[in-house]
Amino acid sequence: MGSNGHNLRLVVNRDKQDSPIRGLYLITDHGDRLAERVEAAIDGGVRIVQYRNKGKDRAQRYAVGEELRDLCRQRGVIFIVNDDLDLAQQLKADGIHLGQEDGDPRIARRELGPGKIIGVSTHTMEEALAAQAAGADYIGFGAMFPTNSKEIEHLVGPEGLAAIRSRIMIPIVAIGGITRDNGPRVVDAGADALAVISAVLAHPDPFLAATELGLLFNRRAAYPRGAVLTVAGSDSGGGAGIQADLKTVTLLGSYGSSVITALTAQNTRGVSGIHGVPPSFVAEQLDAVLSDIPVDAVKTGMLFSAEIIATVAEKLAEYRKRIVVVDPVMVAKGGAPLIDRGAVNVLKDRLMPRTYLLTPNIPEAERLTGLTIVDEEGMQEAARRLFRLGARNVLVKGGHLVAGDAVDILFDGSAFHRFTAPRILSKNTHGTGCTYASAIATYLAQGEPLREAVGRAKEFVTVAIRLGQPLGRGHGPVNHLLAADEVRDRNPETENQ
Ligand SMILES: Cc1ncc(COP(=O)(O)OP(=O)(O)O)c(N)n1
Ligand SMILES: Cc1nc(C(=O)O)sc1CCOP(=O)(O)O
Ligand SMILES: [Mg+2]
Repeated sequence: MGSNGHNLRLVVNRDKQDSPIRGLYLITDHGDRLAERVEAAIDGGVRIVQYRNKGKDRAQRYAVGEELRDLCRQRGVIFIVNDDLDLAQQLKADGIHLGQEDGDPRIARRELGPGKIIGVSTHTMEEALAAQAAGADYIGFGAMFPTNSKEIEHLVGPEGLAAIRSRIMIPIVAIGGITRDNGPRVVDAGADALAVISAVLAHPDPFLAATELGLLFNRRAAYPRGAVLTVAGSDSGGGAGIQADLKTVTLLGSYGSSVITALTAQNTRGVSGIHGVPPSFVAEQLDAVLSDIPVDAVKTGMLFSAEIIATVAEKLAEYRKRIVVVDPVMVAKGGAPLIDRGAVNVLKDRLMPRTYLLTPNIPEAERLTGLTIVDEEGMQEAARRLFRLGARNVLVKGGHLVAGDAVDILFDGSAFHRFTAPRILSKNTHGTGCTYASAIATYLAQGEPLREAVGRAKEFVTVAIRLGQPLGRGHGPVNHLLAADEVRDRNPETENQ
């Protein structure tokens, strides 16, 4: 009998394609505030929770398990118990996960019945084949990487997973030391699900950690893969604004939607007029998109006014959107101001705390920090200050520095990462910043970790500048089309995943 009094039968189909065992799989730890952290992880995208309690106190184990089971039922999340068949039965769990020493899956199947999920830990091809033959609904396979969460005997790595993939027809749940940064290798090796403990439950923000890990599964989605929402102004000339954003998102392989904050009468020579969109209509557009389309990443450009910035920040919070790339557009290529004076403080106070990556150029970084930036050291100091203002990651773009290569500095709160490209002297650079930021948002939406997303976007925008179009009598646009073709040719493997 299900917790709501109905006879619910969880029909588990062992066929990998139909199995519910996919995506982000959370295993509990023994820390405080467990239910609170698990709930945040579920809100961030966890679809399976495994209750793993090695404690001796049965009453405590049952009480904690009951609370987690109720949470999972309420959220429609699969609830699996680790090791203990009696506890799994008492809690009426959806299934059990057995280690090699935790009993025969055939006995568990007889005790739990056909409708329950049975997972088995495996570490070799032989163990994996034996578990499959014994009727397991999925296998855990690890360890992928070194971990502090358990003493491991087998470090098999993603290569070990790739080696068994072709012979295992049931879902493979990879486990062991998996993080946002090494997770792509595991998904690319063929894992159907990623089982994690510390990457999510030891993270200060389990919601964000689960969100970042969940994006990795877009790496194998059909094209267009990943959905990006641009919240920016319209550039009638087509070179910047939402026009540049949607070209970038689409040509790089994701689905783009847009919320328009302002209309500009603009061409390659400059801006001749601006009409701000009423903040209430910006809110209406945001509701229309975010209530319906599963947006993976948001990119903001020209936000025009303090009211619109406040509206965007409120809606990002309401819809719990955390992968937000903020390009703090302030001045158009020709020098026209694109944001009113009071808006800068609202951007710092309301939007930056909700920013996953801030991408200021040097004039914008100077305006936001009050610094004068003349070299990379100044870029680093600006990045630190902007991080302290709330941006989770900061990319200060060095294009405005006059000498040397075009160097951008990424600060992730603990380390600096340099991205360099040959400086290309061209006047056809209209839309560079919009294109760069929307390319980063696109690669994030496609499941690239942050540093890879920035690196690939830097490559894309550099080619787009090199191939810039001599259109109009002013600053021509960068070349989105030929740049997308070129970077796709350079990275063919990413197209076939
Ligand atoms: C999905 C998944 N894979 C492996 C394990 C490890 O289980 P086990 O071998 O039983 O070790 P303990 O978890 O009991 O320490 C798992 N729990 N889940
Ligand atoms: C429980 C467990 N089993 C493993 C195996 O290799 O079977 S590795 C592991 C620990 C996973 O924790 P974290 O995500 O913090 O590395
Ligand atoms: Mg065990």
